[in-house]
Amino acid sequence: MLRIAVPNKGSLSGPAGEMLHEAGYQQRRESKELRIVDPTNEVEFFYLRPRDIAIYVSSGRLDIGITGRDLLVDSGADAEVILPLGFARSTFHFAGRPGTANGIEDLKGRTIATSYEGIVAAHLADRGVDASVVHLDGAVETAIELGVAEVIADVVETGTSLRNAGLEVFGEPIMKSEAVVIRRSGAEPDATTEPKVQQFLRRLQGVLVARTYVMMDYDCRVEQLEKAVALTPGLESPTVSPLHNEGWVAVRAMVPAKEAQRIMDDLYEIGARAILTTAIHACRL
Ligand SMILES: Nc1ncnc2c1ncn2[C@@H]1O[C@H](COP(=O)(O)OP(=O)(O)OP(=O)(O)O)[C@@H](O)[C@H]1O
Ligand SMILES: O=P(O)(O)OC[C@H]1O[C@H](OP(=O)(O)OP(=O)(O)O)[C@H](O)[C@@H]1O
Ligand SMILES: [Mg+2]
Repeated sequence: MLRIAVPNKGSLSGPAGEMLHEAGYQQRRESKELRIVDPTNEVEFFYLRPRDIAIYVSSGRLDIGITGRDLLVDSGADAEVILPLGFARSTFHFAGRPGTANGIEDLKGRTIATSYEGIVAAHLADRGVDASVVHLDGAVETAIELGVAEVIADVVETGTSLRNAGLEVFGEPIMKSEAVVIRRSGAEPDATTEPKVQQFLRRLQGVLVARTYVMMDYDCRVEQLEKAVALTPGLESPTVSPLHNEGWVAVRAMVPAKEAQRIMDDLYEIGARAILTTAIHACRL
């Protein structure tokens, strides 16, 4: 049975559960459940605090886990990213009241509040800056107004939380993060669980592809086929089938969803007709 850690709360929890559900895994019915078995897929899910997941996985007690790249780095646990998942994207920044500092070089002797002490301490040490770090559990934006720190280091997504607190980022971004699948670093693949791990990764990759691509179908004249195929090269190569009307073919290819409208316009321009896009629900590449 494969043992997988899944975030039980916070920004990662909802999207991780949705992705696992889309990938065909059973998920918990209510948020208080801490552990469920999916017997069909021979997987056991452990719902843990996102911050603790890298620690469980690096201990070898759980095979893999879903967490944030920033939480993995912050924990210092011996685990590595095996698949980025593209949700809970954020950037980790220093911030303060306007004019507080222009960059990390101005932080010598200052007090910095953060929930990510590991990332901040390592970043300061790498650059030889001696500053004090105060650990807070969350809502760190308020630490400045309440005089606990002059500077904060925190996750920024839309920037709304900073703006609401009258703060702005300064200096280079400290790191970029997103949800990731992790496993213990340098572990010898276990012969019994490895096929299940690979199947799990293929399923999640299938969900990612199904979310980012659409299927496009259209008809075009044989003379236009090369131009059309250049616009819709597909993943391997498009399927081309003859139509009953001589001189016409039907073409089918996967295209990135974000580019679908532009590609439809371009295909129309070169004479393609009956251009359709349909959603992909699941795939295995
Ligand atoms: N507003 C946000 N937008 C996108 N990602 C975010 C946001 N806030 C946190 N994250 C990401 O979510 C992960 C943190 O999840 P975690 O559950 O620990 O914190 P949270 O979502 O802030 O919840 P809480 O602090 O209430 O426990 C990190 O990887 C972080 O980068
Ligand atoms: O740039 P934004 O879109 O505003 O998102 C960033 C905010 O979201 C998270 O806070 P959360 O709501 O999880 O509260 P927390 O600070 O208590 O963790 C994070 O800690 C920031 O405060
Ligand atoms: Mg938070």
